[in-house]
Amino acid sequence: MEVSVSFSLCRLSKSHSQFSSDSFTFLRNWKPPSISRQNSIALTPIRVSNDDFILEDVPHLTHFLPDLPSYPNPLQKSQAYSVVKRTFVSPEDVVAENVVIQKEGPRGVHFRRTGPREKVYFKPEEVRACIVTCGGLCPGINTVIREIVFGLNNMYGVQDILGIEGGYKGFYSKNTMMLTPKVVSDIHKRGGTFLLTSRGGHDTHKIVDNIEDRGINQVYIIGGDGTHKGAALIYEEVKRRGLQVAVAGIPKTIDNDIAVIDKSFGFDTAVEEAQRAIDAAHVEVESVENGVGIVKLMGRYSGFIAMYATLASRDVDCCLIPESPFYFEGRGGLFEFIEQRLKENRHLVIVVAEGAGQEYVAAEVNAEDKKDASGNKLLLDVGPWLSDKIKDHFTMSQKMTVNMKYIDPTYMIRAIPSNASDNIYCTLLAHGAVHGAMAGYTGFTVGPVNSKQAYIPIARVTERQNTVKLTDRMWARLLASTDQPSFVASDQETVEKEIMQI
Ligand SMILES: Nc1ncnc2c1ncn2[C@@H]1O[C@H](COP(=O)(O)OP(=O)(O)OP(=O)(O)O)[C@@H](O)[C@H]1O
Ligand SMILES: O=P(O)(O)OC[C@H]1O[C@](O)(CO)[C@@H](O)[C@@H]1O
Ligand SMILES: [Mg+2]
Repeated sequence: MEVSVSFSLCRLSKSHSQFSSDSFTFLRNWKPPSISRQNSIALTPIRVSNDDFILEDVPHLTHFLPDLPSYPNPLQKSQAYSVVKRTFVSPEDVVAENVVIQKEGPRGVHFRRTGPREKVYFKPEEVRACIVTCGGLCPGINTVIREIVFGLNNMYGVQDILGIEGGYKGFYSKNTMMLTPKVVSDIHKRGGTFLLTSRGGHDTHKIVDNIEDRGINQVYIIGGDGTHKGAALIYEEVKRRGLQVAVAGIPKTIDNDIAVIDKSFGFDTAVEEAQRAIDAAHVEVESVENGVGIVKLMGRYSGFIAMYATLASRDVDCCLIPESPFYFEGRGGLFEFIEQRLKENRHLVIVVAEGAGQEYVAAEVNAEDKKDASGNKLLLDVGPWLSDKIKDHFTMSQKMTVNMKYIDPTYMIRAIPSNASDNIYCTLLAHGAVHGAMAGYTGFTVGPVNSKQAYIPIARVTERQNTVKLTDRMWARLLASTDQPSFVASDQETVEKEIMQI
């Protein structure tokens, strides 16, 4: 058996005495070698491999506090959980990143399965937890907050839970609020975040000073890719100071751009809400001559909301997303397509993701680059620009007068409470995070991988963003359903298009 462990800058060889022939015994017994602080690589996941089996593990408090005592999990005495066939998740349970594999191919990467462990590394009466929400809104944030509070309280008897107000900067600029089951019992029925949120203001040292001063030992951080980069820095600083503080991330983003996980919470709710805007656009344009409806949906760098909203609706004629460049003029261009559809149906609906066509808007609008407080590029408004472009084209070419109806439901799709299935999803995430922190895991995020909840190293969700793959079947399904141009010109078409533009 060959075993390679890349954690920090070390590599263990075959001859290392703690390895047995059984990879799972190995997983159970494996402890990372003590590492010097200088050698620590902030975001490198712990990778344990045995032949073609790879476990990308998450850190544990005992990796840097080896003498930490453990206690029996109080769930052992829980009336509700005692009926479960296997109350505790075995350390051997892992979740495969790839479920579609070739018979002779490698088994690939695995993550630890979430759930309660036999031993916990905190006495419930000594836990002081805190919850913070950062970045943009998303349906379901309040459900996650509620379920962390209920999970800690009902399952583990934890009573001391603090809410950090207004995102990362709230750690050092605001007072905390006490979160009890009573305080949060109804919040899942509301959109937004009960704790308020913000962009910017991540100051690792000030945050960890505050964690230390307040005696907080479990930190639950709800946010997107930016938030998770911040969470990784908090984890690193906690480890550097040798604090017994578990840092757990819960991935949140309306754009569904977080890597590894199946999808982010609130996404389904947002897609559902987007249907209302698309329906309205369709009704409007169906009722007039040459009606063109444009609906702008969120999606900074990824067009998932636009793609799923389009596929769900079936009333959309064309979907424009950031991943798929498009063009207006010539064969296979947007103007030609609009003209054809208007001749055939007398109306059409276009769904455009806010990040689509940014380079064209920038070239024409000549606006300076602006960023939000977190450093995210502020996008130019593609919706009105696209509406004007289409109107101007048909007016100038005198081919027909289009009746433009532009709808921008941007914030409406993310400011609503989560639907039933997102509520359940949020509960699984929150409970997974609680079980993980109580079991001493830290520097992790949680999420469904092939429908099974897993503990995922934070680095895996910050190293890249998830985008729509134009070569995947889902985009092909969309193209087949709308019958829009693929905007991928064949060589001959490219040549002709270039000739036409000269
Ligand atoms: N590279 C980074 N290092 C440390 N903190 C960061 C980093 N990037 C972002 N943050 C912090 O994380 C918080 C949220 O970041 P951001 O505004 O980018 O939202 P997000 O978590 O990516 O969510 P959304 O999906 O809404 O974009 C902010 O307080 C920001 O300061
Ligand atoms: O809340 P803000 O800062 O206006 O952010 C809007 C952005 O946030 C997102 O919803 C991601 O959270 C993007 O889709 C959108 O561009
Ligand atoms: Mg982000």
